[in-house]
Amino acid sequence: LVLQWLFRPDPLATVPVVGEGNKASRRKQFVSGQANALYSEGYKKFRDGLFRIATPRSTESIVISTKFVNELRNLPDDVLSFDKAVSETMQAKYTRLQTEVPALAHTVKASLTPALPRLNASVADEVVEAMRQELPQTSDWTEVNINYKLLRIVAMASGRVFIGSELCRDERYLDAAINYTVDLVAAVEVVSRMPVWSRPFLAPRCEPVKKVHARMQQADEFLRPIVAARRNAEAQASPDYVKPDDMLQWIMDSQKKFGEKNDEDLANYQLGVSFAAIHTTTMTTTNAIYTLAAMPELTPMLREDVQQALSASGGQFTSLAMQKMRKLDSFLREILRYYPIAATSFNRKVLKPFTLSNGQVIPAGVVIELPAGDVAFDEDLFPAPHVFDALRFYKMRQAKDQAGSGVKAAEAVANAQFVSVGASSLTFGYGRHACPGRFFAANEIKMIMATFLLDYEVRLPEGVTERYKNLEFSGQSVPDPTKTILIRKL
Ligand code: HEM
Repeated sequence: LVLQWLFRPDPLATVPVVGEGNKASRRKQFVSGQANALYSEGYKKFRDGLFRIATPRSTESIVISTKFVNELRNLPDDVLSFDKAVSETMQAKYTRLQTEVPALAHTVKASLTPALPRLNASVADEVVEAMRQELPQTSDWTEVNINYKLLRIVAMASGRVFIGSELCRDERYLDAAINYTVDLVAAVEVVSRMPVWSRPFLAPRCEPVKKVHARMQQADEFLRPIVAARRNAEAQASPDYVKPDDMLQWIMDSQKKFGEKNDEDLANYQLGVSFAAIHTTTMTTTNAIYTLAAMPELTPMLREDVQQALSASGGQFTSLAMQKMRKLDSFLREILRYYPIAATSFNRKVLKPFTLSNGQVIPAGVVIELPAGDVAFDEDLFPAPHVFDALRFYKMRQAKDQAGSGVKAAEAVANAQFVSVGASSLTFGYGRHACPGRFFAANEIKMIMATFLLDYEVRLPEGVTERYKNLEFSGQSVPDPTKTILIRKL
């Protein structure tokens, strides 16, 4: 039996590998700065098939061509698990990130997205107020660390919807919403660098992991009295009590569907939604503003687009007005394409073996990924992919308008919007777990960008001649958070 087990056929034996040496040394290459280059090498060589890559996870990852997306999409959660993949990536065993929380995605889909037309005005108010508070109000050019400022602006505007107007500017909420993710990512980095066998001993004892646990405790202590007050007010059934219209309340109200939640769960959900929403939205907006600073010629065109859309709505950020900002939408979609925040998406842990249509068996235990970053630079999909073309997707949508109906036209438009999800638009993932918060993110980013375009001018500091390069590590690519730009109020 031992011999049989040792010599059992490996279904992945024919799948090519990227990187040099055995799994441990390939993992080392991955964590020491070569991850993005390894993914790109794999995509160039095996674009239409599959390749193996050693990541910090204990098992190898299989990167699969987007040719197979339709068959992958149809596989159920007990074959391909989103939660288990996130749990491995985020070292949840040690960081205690809760991943199996269907209530979160459900609340975003069922309560937040349909409420957007109702919530737009209050989110826009918060955006304007947060920008007034955080950005310089002078017509002199002033140097700002825009990434830091945007973190606070996004946390406040998102907080208005997540936790309500009274608390979204509370420094304790802002600290948790912003820094939980920072601490979590730092802990994940440290644990990922530990040899797999040593993690059970070393990880719980290392400072970054302890810091994440302490932060979870703080969030619980902050939220407990708020939840208790809401429960009390509801129990008293006073006719004057108006139930808050925010995510915390929607989750509290969904208890019947998802089972009783204790206060600690609710605090974890708040941290979970901040983790999913705040840094992703901030990175996208920072990428946009760094690009605007380096390409000032885009400002008048985008400003006019925003002015036209808002003049039709009397200056209000209605859903329709934001849909009309088609050039801004195209610019932001190009930002997602040109600055992919991760080399891959649709990371799924394989729980049961399955066979692809080319006959390749994918065994249980591995993680599969789709090559989101390299697809975005594939010249068969995007002509002149290394050119940043702010109107690339605007032109695509116009071409569709002219072409009328038809499969090709439908495909073009399906891939041409900021919120698009498709085989060539993988920033928000794919299939049933594709980001449910992208509609909220799109509105929030448009509100911030539109207000910025109308009220401010931006440029790179003296002596800086190129857009800041993004920082790449472990398959991620983030705008450099240490850089500054110059802005002035109009
Ligand atoms: C530009 C901003 C954002 C980006 C780039 C982004 C990206 C992603 C990605 C790549 C996934 C995984 C999808 C997959 O693997 O198929 C995801 C999932 C998720 N996102 Fe976002 N996201 C953003 C904003 C938000 C916001 C604002 C919220 C909340 C309001 C949110 C809530 C979620 C949730 C709850 C999930 C898990 C979905 C599930 O469990 O099925 N995201 N996001």
